[in-house]
Amino acid sequence: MNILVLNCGSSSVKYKLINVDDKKTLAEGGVEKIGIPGSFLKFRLPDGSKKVIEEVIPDHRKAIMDILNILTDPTYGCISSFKEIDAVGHRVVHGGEKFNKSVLINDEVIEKIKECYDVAPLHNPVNMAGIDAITELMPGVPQVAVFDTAFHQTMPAEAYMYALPYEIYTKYSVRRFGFHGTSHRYVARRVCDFLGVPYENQRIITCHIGNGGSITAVKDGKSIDTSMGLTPVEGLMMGTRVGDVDPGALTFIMDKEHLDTKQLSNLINKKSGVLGISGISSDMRDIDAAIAEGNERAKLALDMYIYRIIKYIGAYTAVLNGVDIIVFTGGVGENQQPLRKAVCEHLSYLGVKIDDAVNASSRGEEKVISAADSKVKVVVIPTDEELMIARDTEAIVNGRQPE
Ligand SMILES: Nc1ncnc2c1ncn2[C@@H]1O[C@H](COP(=O)(O)OP(=O)(O)O)[C@@H](O)[C@H]1O
Ligand SMILES: CC(=O)OP(=O)(O)O
Ligand SMILES: [Mg+2]
Repeated sequence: MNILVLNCGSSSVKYKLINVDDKKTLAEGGVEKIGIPGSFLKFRLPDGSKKVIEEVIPDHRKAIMDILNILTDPTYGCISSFKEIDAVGHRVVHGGEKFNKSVLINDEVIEKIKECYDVAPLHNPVNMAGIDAITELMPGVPQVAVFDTAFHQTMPAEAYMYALPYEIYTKYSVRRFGFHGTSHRYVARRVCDFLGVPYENQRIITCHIGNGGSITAVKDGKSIDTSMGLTPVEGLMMGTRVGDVDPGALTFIMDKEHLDTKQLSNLINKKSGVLGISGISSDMRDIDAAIAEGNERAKLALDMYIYRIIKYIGAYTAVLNGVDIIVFTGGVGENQQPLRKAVCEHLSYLGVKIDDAVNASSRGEEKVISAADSKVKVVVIPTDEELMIARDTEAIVNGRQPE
């Protein structure tokens, strides 16, 4: 059975075509920097080599179409027609309170995904763009939704409630949901397999740092708190998102700048974060280049970004009553060695010791980057949301409950 996975993120679309019978990845790649200068499609060819095509990719629909074309391309593709795809699994970012597991997509599920547009404006619409494209091009092929929010449904009420009037929760389900759950779930389990320790009794802090970023406290295999909230804008400073901010500042800005809610949402989702502070870019690669040229605001953006990560790790160490393992993942977490070093050097109070040489040489691969005598294991685990989505999709299409 061949399963195509589409993972639409805020700045990227990643994909994998997996034969789940022999667990072979037939094709993989993705589009990055969607809607900003320098966008490109990169993918692995059937012979294993890699190819990058730079082109203007203004939105997710174009990214998805490029990916589907490449799959069947006579030179670069690995299938001759879409008939060779048996099922499609989609990352869907917001599932609200309705879904704590992956589901087969039908009209009712689509309705619920659309109901969450307001609370995940950078994500659910692009996840739907993927579902629509597949429905159009591969009618009748079963599609499965795998929700970012599902893994965090184990959070206790004291972690997921906001201290707003209780009726706001009962009337509108305004509560914290958390995101990147598929990634946190994957890396938390994978790191235990990698280290050869039991998953069920570890205190793990998983740091998914990409264009969007979130940190999760995982206790005995369950998410007990995470930095994102009702929407993927709470918590860390991100590429274009503000993260934690005094809610009073928002009403103040609305008054001063005469903003309506749409304009405010645009401000905190698309114009803030690394982009808003640096004035240069949302992408860490561009920020690094600007810092190397002596740009002060790029440096401030990076310092703020790192500071928030340190704060959340401290908070979740308190929540977990200690920490055994810290995991870095996501585009930034997997690739940015100086950022990992800066964060870990601030954690010496926990007995964290980083191995500088190992950290500096690790990029995009599974690696323990803490020193042998570190009290906490610090590990880089490249995330594989696509593999998790493929597994859930296979289970559901074959009538089994996903894990
Ligand atoms: N080689 C790299 N070095 C530094 N940062 C990188 C590198 N590759 C990717 N990134 C960072 O990762 C971010 C994208 O992360 P990713 O997890 O792919 O994003 P998304 O949130 O869209 O899924 C980019 O904005 C960039 O800042
Ligand atoms: C939920 C979220 O922020 O996802 P991404 O990092 O892919 O934008
Ligand atoms: Mg992502």
